[in-house]
Amino acid sequence: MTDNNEDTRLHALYAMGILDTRAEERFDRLTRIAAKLFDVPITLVSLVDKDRQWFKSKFGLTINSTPRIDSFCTVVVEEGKALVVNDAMKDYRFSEKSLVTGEPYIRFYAGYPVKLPDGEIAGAICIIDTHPRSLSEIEFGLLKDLAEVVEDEFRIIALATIDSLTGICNRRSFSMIAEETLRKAKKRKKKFSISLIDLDNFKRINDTWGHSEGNAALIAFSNILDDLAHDHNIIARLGGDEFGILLPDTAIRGANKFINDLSAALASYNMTSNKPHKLSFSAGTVEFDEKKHQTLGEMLKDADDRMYLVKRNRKQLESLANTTSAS
Ligand SMILES: Nc1nc2c(ncn2[C@@H]2O[C@H](COP(=O)(O)OP(=O)(O)OP(=O)(O)O)[C@@H](O)[C@H]2O)c(=O)[nH]1
Repeated sequence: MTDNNEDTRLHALYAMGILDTRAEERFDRLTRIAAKLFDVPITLVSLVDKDRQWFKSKFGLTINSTPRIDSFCTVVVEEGKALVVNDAMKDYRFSEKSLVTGEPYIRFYAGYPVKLPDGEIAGAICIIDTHPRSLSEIEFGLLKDLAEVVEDEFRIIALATIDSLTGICNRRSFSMIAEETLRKAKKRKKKFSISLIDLDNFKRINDTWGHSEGNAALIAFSNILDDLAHDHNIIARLGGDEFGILLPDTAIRGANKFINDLSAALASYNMTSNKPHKLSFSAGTVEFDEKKHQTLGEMLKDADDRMYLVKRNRKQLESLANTTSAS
């Protein structure tokens, strides 16, 4: 899997907004059924993130995630197909892994890929035993059936229009409203602008203070956005730590003012939040230009490119400041 493919996959996974969400009966029921059906002590619906696997549902395990490097499910994602390991101790790829040599002492693993509605692989549904065993053809078919039920649930989740963590719009509803705004702007020669925002060093918050603190930061940031937005503005969490603002009837100057106000509001939040971490963001803002933007995709790409430029410059300044303070 190339870095580019992996970036696209992670983007799709974050856009679904299912990482770090609460346990749901619709998935827990499947891991329970799988445990009985295959008579195994551990079953998981595992979502493979950048450097961890996180369990949307788990049966027989108390931990919520493991480092990706230790996981079997990452192989399912990287190879894009089911994986069956009859005896992990006898398989050079896995025999040294910490999940085999230590808790939960995996010997048998069977995982089937689970795909998001756009075809990207989110992770795997897997069954695990602490003794070597094999999987019959019929059992393999049943595991595939369960993977398809997980995918049906993903399809239902993807129909949502509200981001379940923050309560603001999600990528789907943002795109629908932005498409309509663009159509009207073309027809009636109206102005509108879009800003794409990505939090800086957000992963550090997750890694240092845990994912629930990361979730709290995402909620705090959405609340700040929500307080600033006027009724006709649309604010959305587009996935992970990425947000979008749609400003109808607004030229670039007005959109830039919104971003400046956001910076000021965030600075005041950072001063009063009593949190050990400070929130900051990079933004890319574009005004609709009929000559440049035939489609919403082109406009979003323009905003995204600008945002990455801002982020790159910020990172260069940060590393320069670090080098200077170290010398
Ligand atoms: N807490 C939490 N973390 C999430 C959620 N969705 C995605 N993430 C995490 O968001 C992080 C996004 O990674 P990056 O875009 O590399 O984060 P970053 O550290 O801000 O990097 P830069 O954007 O380059 O500054 C990953 O660590 C994901 O695990 C979520 O719903 N909750």
